[in-house]
Parts: sequence; C-alpha cells; structure tokens
Amino acid sequence: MTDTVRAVAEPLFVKICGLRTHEDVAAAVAAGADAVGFVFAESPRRMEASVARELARAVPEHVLTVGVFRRQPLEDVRALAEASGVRAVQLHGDEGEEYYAALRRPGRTLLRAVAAREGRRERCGGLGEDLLLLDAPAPGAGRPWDWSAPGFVPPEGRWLLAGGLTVGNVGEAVRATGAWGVDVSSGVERERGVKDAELIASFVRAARTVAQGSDR
Ligand SMILES: O=C(O)c1ccccc1NCC(=O)[C@H](O)[C@H](O)COP(=O)(O)O
Repeated sequence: MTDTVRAVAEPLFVKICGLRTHEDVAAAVAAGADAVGFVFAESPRRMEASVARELARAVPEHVLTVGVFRRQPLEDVRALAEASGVRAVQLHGDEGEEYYAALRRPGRTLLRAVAAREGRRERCGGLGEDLLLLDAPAPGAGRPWDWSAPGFVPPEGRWLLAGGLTVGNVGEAVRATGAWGVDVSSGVERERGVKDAELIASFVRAARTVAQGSDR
C-alpha cells in the first residue's frame, strides 16, 4: 500500500455527471450510480431547470441529484436549484464561506469542486461543504490531471476524484489516490455531450471492482 492510500471500509461513491435525457438517467441508475449531475453552468451540457426537474423525477431516492454551477450569481444558483428540485449543489467557482452558508438548507448536500494543485492539501468542509471534488483545471473537459505525481497530497475527509476518468484509468486512479468516490462525464460519452449507456455501465463496474479489491 502506498502512503497516499487511505484504508477505509466504505463502498466507492460513483457520480455520473452531465446527464441530459431520460435514457441517460435510466442508464446511470441501472448501472448503480450513487449520484447524477445536471449541468446549469455554461457548457454544451447545460440544461434548463424544467428539463432537469423532469429527469430528477425518475431518479430513485437513494440516488443523489446534483446541480452543477460555475461562477454564477448566488441568486441564480438558488433559483435554479429550487426550480430543478436537485438535492445537491456542486460549485466550481471560487465562492467563499458565506456563499456556501447562503446555499445551506436542510436536506441539501453541498459539493465544492477545486482544481488539484501539486503540494496543496485540500480539506473537505473547509468552506462548509459536505463533499470535496478534486478536479482538473477545466471541468468537464475530459482531461486528466496527474494524480500519481509525487507532489500529490490526498485531501482530508470525503472527496471525489474527477477529471478525465475513463473505464481504462479509473481503477488505477482510485488505487493510487485512495479517493472516497469518483465523478465522470466525458469518459462515458460517445461524443461531446452525448452519454453512452454501455460506457456508463462499464465505468461503474470498473470503478467498483477495483475499489473492492484495493486497500482504500
Ligand atoms: O460538464 C461541463 O461542461 C461543466 C462545465 C462547467 C462546470 C462543470 C462541468 N462539469 C463538471 C463535471 O462533469 C465533473 O464534475 C468533472 O469535471 C468531470 O468531468 P470530465 O473530465 O469530463 O469527466
């Protein structure tokens, strides 16, 4: 076991992000995802709150619905989260503690996404979030960052690994970092913004298989 690997006894948490259709949601739920993401940030995957609301209705209670935002005014985030009915809010900007506090409400999970930086130790909960997401500098671009670099320091607390994950690298990434969970978007698409049900199923299987057999 490398010193970057933490020993935890929980199953790997898997989030599939950027879903846009009923078929996408059905594929993610059937594959056993723990969370599904709807993008409200500027993106080819961006969707209307009313569409997300419709899709979220088909998501069972045990699967977390997440609205994804980047550098948007607080009032817009609030309004879109309410209108779509998502149970979690994921922020990709450089919002501060007050912004997180203003979004806090009973039953809502807050995710803070940050770009991984060599030598810097992040801490889940630092700004009031419930989950930390360590991502590539360009979110949703399908570009991995070097999680195996010697300067990588795993965050404290619950965190998801994201950025260029695929069925081919998720196992090694989880083994190397000891991540509590993973988040993927581009790696389960057949073309930009178009999800592929088979890729979703293979990704979840690959991630969980490795996590079960590792020391994380
Ligand atoms: O998906 C987008 O285009 C996007 C735009 C702005 C902020 C966040 C966005 N996506 C977030 C994610 O899909 C994931 O949290 C993560 O970045 C993984 O993306 P990928 O590298 O494509 O697997």
